[in-house]
Amino acid sequence: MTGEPPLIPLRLPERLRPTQDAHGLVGRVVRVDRGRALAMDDSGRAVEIPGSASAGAELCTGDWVTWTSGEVTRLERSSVIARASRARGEGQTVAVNVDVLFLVVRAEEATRERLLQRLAAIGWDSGARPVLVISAADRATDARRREIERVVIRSAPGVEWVMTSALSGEGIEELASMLGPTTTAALLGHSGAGKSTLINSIAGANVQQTGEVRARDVKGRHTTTSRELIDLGERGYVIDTPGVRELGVLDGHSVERTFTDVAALAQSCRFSDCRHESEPGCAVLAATESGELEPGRLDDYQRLRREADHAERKAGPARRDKGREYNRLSRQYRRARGH
Ligand SMILES: Nc1nc2c(ncn2[C@@H]2O[C@H](COP(=O)(O)OP(=O)(O)OP(=O)(O)O)[C@@H](O)[C@H]2O)c(=O)[nH]1
Ligand SMILES: [Zn+2]
Repeated sequence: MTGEPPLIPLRLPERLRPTQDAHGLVGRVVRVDRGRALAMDDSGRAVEIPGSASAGAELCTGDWVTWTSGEVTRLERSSVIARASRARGEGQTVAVNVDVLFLVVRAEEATRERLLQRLAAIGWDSGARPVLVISAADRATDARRREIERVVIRSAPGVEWVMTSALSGEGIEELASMLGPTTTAALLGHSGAGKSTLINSIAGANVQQTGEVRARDVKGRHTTTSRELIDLGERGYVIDTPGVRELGVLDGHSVERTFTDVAALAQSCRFSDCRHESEPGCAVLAATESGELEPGRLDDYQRLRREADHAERKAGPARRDKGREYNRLSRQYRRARGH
């Protein structure tokens, strides 16, 4: 992490007033970086503290702390946003003391039932108020909106949901109405879901870099890398979390299983390793053009496919072997079906 620490004024929620009266100094962790936590105290100073407070309690972005004769104590958390990290096989706390949790999913992905189910589960577990935010709604036709509504109600029952667009401004005021000077919101969702763009829309200013301007890696992706508490003034605080790839179904095997229609068409592509991007003789592209494949289906597939590739690269050889095993099995399966 580089640069000056952000100067974040602390506005204490009501519930912490008695603590402040009792302890004097209250602070909040605005980011954690390699075992060091950066906290703002209530006199506007930035203080670096060890990543764990007294009793070895790990600190996370959003934690409230007190200082008593140099000793840092972590205060009880009102909510904990955690997700399973399948790559590491453990739970990971991504933000704490969050009042409103925006679970962000793009309109193109908003009918993926398992993703919605998983997001809803994380939301209900967290203790925060979960709100499903369907971003990039400007991309959705009326028919698509009806479909999303149907699937969302079925997959995430009871979760509030809002369709938003950073382009038209749809839904942004509704989100803002859930926030106030002392609330903390957090955003969780896949990389590219539109989290940073939403923060900028809610803030009415460019406070977060979005995919358009951030540095991209070789495959054209971009990522929010820090997990930082941002001050939005009247709209409270917000914690952006790095794109979550581990949230969904993240190996090639399950992508093919989820998109049986694309996988079936791919059997007829000229190249067996066709990526259905611009290759000649691509049966999937042809089906998209002819309307045989539902519009948006290929985009959804590509997005998940890219995530899966990324997850597999990150997981290393073990995961790749699993991928090869799948390819072998699917060849057998194709032969058995006479392809
Ligand atoms: N059409 C449209 N595009 C959007 C909208 N919101 C975001 N995008 C685009 O989607 C891409 C990803 O948006 P980001 O806000 O960077 O996504 P993110 O969730 O912060 O991604 P990570 O930082 O990787 O986790 C960018 O190219 C945005 O311009 C929207 O409402 N409508
Ligand atoms: Zn193809």
